[in-house]
Amino acid sequence: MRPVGSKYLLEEPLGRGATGTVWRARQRETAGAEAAVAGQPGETVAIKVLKEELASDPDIVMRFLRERSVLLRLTHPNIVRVRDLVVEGDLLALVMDLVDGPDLHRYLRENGTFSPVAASLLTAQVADALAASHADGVVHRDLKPANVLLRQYDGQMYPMLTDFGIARLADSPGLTRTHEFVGTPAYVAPESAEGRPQTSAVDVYGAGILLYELVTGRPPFSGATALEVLHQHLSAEPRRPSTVPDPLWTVMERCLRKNPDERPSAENLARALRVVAEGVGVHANPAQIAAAEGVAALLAPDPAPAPVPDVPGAPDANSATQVLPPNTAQAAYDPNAATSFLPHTAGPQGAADPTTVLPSTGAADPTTVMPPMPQGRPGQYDPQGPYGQNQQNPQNPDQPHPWQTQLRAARDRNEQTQVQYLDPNEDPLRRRPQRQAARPQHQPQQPRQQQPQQRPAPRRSTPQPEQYSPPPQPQRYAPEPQRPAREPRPPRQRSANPMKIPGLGCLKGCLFTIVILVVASWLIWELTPLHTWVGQGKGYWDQISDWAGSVSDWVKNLNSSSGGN
Ligand SMILES: Nc1ncnc2c1ncn2[C@@H]1O[C@H](COP(=O)(O)OP(=O)(O)OP(=O)(O)O)[C@@H](O)[C@H]1O
Repeated sequence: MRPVGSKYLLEEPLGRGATGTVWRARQRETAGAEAAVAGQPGETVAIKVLKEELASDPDIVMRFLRERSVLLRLTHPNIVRVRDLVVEGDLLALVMDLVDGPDLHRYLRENGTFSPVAASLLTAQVADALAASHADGVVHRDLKPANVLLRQYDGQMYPMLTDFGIARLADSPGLTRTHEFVGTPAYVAPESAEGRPQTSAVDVYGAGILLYELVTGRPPFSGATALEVLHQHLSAEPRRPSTVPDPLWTVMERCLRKNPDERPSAENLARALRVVAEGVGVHANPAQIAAAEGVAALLAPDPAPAPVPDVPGAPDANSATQVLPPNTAQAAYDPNAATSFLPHTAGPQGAADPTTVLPSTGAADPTTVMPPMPQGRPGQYDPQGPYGQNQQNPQNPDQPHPWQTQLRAARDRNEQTQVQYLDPNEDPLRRRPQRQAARPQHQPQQPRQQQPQQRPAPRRSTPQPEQYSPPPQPQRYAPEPQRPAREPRPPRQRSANPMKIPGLGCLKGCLFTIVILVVASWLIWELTPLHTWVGQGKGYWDQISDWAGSVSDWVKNLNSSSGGN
């Protein structure tokens, strides 16, 4: 690592999740060669500052340093790019591209559900991102609408998957143990909930839930408590919504299989969803309809799914329940809560005794989901205890522990710099912003009926009229025009029709014109003597000249009668 803290200026919080707070920040100087993206002074970026609990955990710091290269090399048009990783004092932060657009959770809440075609095409792009990361051996493990940002470009919206590697970073023995999972209850795959080995198939399960939620507005499994939701993932079958066409349901149902080996690979999922989108629109031709009806054949599983690596140094599975506070399983459950660290519902302790396994900071409280870390807990960093600062490696008392060496090196290189703030009284790291609390430049939410053009295509139970051809991916990292420092951020705009329907406006105009012409013709026919003339077989000019003759006769008569007087 190298001194990068002074390169960025935190400006305002964009949102807060379980693992940290995301800030809008500005680049002050060009970053060094170690960063994946050097950036330009004045450029705006997003910085996720990891929570103190994470930053002070030596396992996580080690993992942060070790996974740096993985996070930095993960590039795809549908993945939010990590530009740099910052280690400074007790600060751990990821510098990312700033995505100008809402996250999918917020978008769904504000604009309602997607049509089957639009949902298929959006999820296909998410599946593209997953396929690329799985090919690189990286499993996301926390797919959910809040982790999909909608980037606006050229009047269209592109889903951008974010928080890659965060679940992996957080999956430390200090925070989770072998029979806990990292994830969001509504989106957790059965094998994760149960503590079985996980593979990239957990992301495909998450994509299935996402697809379901996009079309129906809610995930397939819900419950009053997180534990109830987990049990449903394990044993309940998803119910088919009436609005989902057959081919799309085939895809959803395969993604939501309990057995991970029966789920399609992310690559096949993306391909299948595009076939479905083509085949369920009203403009589909017979070949496209037939292809969509046969989509099951495209959903082959991944022959070699990417495994989720074991957590190194995790203590014995049986020890976990000894440190978790009891009796929190009935806490109110918010399906859209932030990522949680919850124990599994099965395994050595099983689901039979749910009240003894959930930490008190369960999913009911998205801002405090980290379980408390009791003294002496395995993997916990204790400055006074073993492996803490000024402590020695127990294997070799003359040598510092390996994590100390790495961390010290990183901090030494950062020593000469400091994170700079706009105003010392406004130290953003000391503030405790609420999720989405401050977006000063954001326009106030307008009533829905005032901006109907911003809604996605309404949900319908019949095949959709949209004929969507996947938009060409923009040149993702083309340099953007620089904004001067402190320039107010332009208001975010949502596209009225993210999946554009070519010619729709023209069609509406034509129909309107035809209606006007028909009504005008009818009025002329009814209100003028036209039909009489037509009945008498008289031409238009004949009738006009008759009228003109009558008028001139009348004028002559008038003149002659006044002359006689
Ligand atoms: N790269 C980015 N550009 C712009 N906004 C971002 C970016 N990353 C995150 N945000 C915003 O910050 C919010 C919080 O992000 P964060 O990842 O911490 O939330 P989360 O996904 O709900 O949390 P978690 O997954 O840790 O529970 C997001 O919902 C989004 O609005």
